[in-house]
Amino acid sequence: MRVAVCQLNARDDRAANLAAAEALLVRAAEAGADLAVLPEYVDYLGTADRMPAPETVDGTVGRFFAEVARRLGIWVIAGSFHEQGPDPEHTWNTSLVFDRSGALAASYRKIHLYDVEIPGRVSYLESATVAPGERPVVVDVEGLRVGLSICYDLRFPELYRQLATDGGAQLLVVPAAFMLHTGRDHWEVLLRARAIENQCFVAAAGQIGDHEPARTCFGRSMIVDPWGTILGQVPDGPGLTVVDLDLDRLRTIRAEVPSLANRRL
Ligand SMILES: O=C(O)CNC(=O)[C@H](CS)NC(=O)CCC(=O)C(=O)O
Repeated sequence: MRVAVCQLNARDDRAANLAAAEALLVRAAEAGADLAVLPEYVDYLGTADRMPAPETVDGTVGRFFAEVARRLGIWVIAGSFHEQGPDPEHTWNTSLVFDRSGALAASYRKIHLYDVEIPGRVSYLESATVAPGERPVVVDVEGLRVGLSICYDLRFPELYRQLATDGGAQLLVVPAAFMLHTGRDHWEVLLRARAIENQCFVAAAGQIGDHEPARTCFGRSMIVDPWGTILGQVPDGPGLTVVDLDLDRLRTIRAEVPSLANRRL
C-alpha cells in the first residue's frame, strides 16, 4: 500500500484551495499512491465572513473529491471540510474517505475541539462554531485498517488506543492545521508517540504557512512507521511525500515488542 500525505496552504478562496488539492492528488496518483491524505479544512481556511455556506457530505466539496478520486482511481481522505452542522451556529469539522470509484467509504467528525488560550500567541474557541463528533471511525482500505482523526485529536491518546484496539487500526491518519507555536514543540513528538504506543503507521497531512485571520500553520507533514521512524516528510511549502507501508514490518514489530498484547488496563 503506497500512501501520500499532501501539504498545502488553504486560504479564503475555495475554488483555488480545491484546485491546489487536486494538483497534489494528481502528483500522488502519478507517483503510484493508492491512498492520499489531505489536511484539515482543505476547503477553506480564512475569516468567517468570507466562508462559503457549509454543506452536506454530497455538496460541492464532497462531489469534487469524489470525482477526483474516481478519475485518478485512488483512495482520497479529504482531510476535513466544513460540514453543515446540527444548528445554524455550528458546523461539523468532517473528514471524508472516498474509494477508487469515488464512493464515500466513511466520514468522521472531529471529536476534540480546539478551545485554547495562550495569551499573545493562540486564541481559539472552536466549540463556539463547531459541534463535536461523537464516534471514532475505522475504515477498511483494501484490507488495511485506517483509523481517522483530525488535528487537536492528536493530544488525546485514548482515541488512538481505541482505534488501534477495538478498531484494529494499522494506519492512523491525522489531517491537521496545527499552529506554528505549538507545532514546533509538540507535533513530531505526538505523532511519533502515537505511532510507537499503538504500533501503527501514522500519516499526518498539515496545512502550511500564513492565513487569515493572522495565523500560521506548522506544516511538517509526515509518515511515521510503527517503530516511530519518520519515513517521509514534506519540506516547508506546498508538496507531498509518498511512502510504501510495509505491513510485514508492522507484524514483526508487534510480535517482537507485544505492547498492545501486554496491556493490563
Ligand atoms: O488555523 C486555523 O484557523 C484553523 N485551525 C483549525 O481549524 C484547527 C481547529 S481550530 N486547528 C487545530 O485544531 C490546531 C491544534 C493545535 O495547533 C494544537 O493542538 O496545538
